[in-house]
Amino acid sequence: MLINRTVLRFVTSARGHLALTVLLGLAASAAAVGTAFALAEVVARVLSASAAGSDAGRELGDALAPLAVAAALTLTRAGLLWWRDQCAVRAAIDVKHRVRARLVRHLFALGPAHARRTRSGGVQATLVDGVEHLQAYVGFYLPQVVVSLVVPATLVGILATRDVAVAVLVAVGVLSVPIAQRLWKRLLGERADVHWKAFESYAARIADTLAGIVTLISLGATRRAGQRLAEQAEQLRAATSANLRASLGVYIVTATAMSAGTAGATVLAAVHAAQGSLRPSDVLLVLFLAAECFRPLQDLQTYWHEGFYGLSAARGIAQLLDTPPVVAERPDAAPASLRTPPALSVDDVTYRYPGATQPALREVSLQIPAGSTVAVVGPSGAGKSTLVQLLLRDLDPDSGTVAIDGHDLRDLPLNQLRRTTALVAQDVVLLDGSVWDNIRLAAPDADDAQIMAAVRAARVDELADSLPNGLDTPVGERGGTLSGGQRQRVALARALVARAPVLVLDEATSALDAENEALVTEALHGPGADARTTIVVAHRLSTVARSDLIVVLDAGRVVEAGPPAELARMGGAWARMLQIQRASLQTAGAVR
Ligand SMILES: Nc1ncnc2c1ncn2[C@@H]1O[C@H](COP(=O)(O)OP(=O)(O)OP(=O)(O)O)[C@@H](O)[C@H]1O
Repeated sequence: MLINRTVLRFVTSARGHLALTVLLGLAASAAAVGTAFALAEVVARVLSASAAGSDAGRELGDALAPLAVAAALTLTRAGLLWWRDQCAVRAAIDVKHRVRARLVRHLFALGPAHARRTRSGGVQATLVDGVEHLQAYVGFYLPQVVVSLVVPATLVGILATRDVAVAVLVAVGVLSVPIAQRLWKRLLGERADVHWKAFESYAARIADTLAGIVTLISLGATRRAGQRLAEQAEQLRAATSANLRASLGVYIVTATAMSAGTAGATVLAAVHAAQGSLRPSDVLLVLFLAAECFRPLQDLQTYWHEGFYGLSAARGIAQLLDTPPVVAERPDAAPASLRTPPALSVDDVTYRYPGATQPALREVSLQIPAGSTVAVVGPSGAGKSTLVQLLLRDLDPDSGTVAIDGHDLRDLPLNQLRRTTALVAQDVVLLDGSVWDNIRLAAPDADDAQIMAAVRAARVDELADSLPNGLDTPVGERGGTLSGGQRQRVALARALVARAPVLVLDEATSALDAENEALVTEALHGPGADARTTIVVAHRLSTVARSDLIVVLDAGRVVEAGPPAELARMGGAWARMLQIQRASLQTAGAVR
């Protein structure tokens, strides 16, 4: 019997329907046993009537009543099995629903850093296909485990009342089935693991390929992508075959034990009948009861095959649920009273990504005064986005402290932090719905005037004029019907509507043209700007020139920090960056 603890954790929610599934399974077995007794009675009456020399009509008349009982019980059994299947499906749907809800909650709790590191296709495979596969395992296999324990034990007891030796023989056959399954359990578990990993990787590869289909076509790399897909499909096929081979081993042992057990018991009963220690009609009863003894185990075997994918998926589900969040809320985390807007500070922070050889940030310290706009600049790979993730507490520092109004971020509830901050990242993700829906997402209670103010500040009004239905125009999957710059403007409006006291813009205007970028930057520095603390990461220096403070990062260290005018006078890293960018703009102008 293969029981998965993770699945069992969710089964309690459907215990009513599962208990009914078990009871109906037991009742169906009882009906089958009743049928066996009734049929044995038919044979007994026919035999005794023919021994007494009665005519054929009389023989049939005597057998009619038990025959009718057998027919009624057969129909009853069919009805019970139909009802049982309904309950099984209801129970499985309930469990699937709970597992999915728990997984989604856990994925949210795992946080943005986990989402960035994980292949979304693999997670999707677990969430959609994996959970779907639980249906046969939960609804049919698990209840059948109980039926398989109760029915054979009861029937061996009944057989013992007729013939102890026959009962012992059947018991040996019955016991060999779970023993064989136990011997195979480890192998089956290992194969299930390998199979699920192969399935997850294949699903993730398909998702990656679909997400990058435009790039693959434009690079002429479709053949290679197809080959890699085929390789992974082959790995999945091999894992599935290995799995089926292992299951087949158990299947052969089980099937042999069942056939040999039933046949052996019947032959022994026949011998005992010939010796006169058993009624001839009991031979038929032994045949029926022995078969009925093995039937639940046979069904268990069938459900095992159907539920096998559920078991391997359950391992993937367990793995995901056992993954600890990248940042965890402390049990004693309590909301702090923060000023609006708050100040932020980074004190001697070092952070290295798991598996990386070098820290992405080393001994970084900086102060972000309340209501100021602080720009973080530096070459690619300098650690700007890492710093942003630490400020948002998507990551925790290995050493040092990030604090808001003097409170270590780790002491605050994550909810409070999420409400305090709003991020506009470079890769904007819009959700399916209209432009308006997307802007409203972060602040469902915002009134129309607030939304329209954000729409104007982020220049979305101008964009809406060019859309067929204005702000009500659907943005398509992931905002696919909008350009990159248009998506960024919608995301900016969305963040402004949220009115979070801390606004973080990580290359948030990189896709805007120079004119729109200047207007959006103007709006961000306009009225209401000092009601929030703003952190801007940008490569384009015009975006950050009006900031109160510039922090220059290089190779994970702060190499310079101060007001832009002061840094420009100092002639250091910031001044050099300005020079380089001006020179390139002049060159571009000369070319034009
Ligand atoms: N998930 C990750 N795992 C391992 N290393 C990472 C990860 N993310 C970033 N890094 C590394 O950390 C360093 C800092 O990366 P980060 O993204 O913070 O730089 P950045 O300044 O934002 O770069 P860019 O301007 O190109 O966005 C880089 O060396 C990068 O390769």
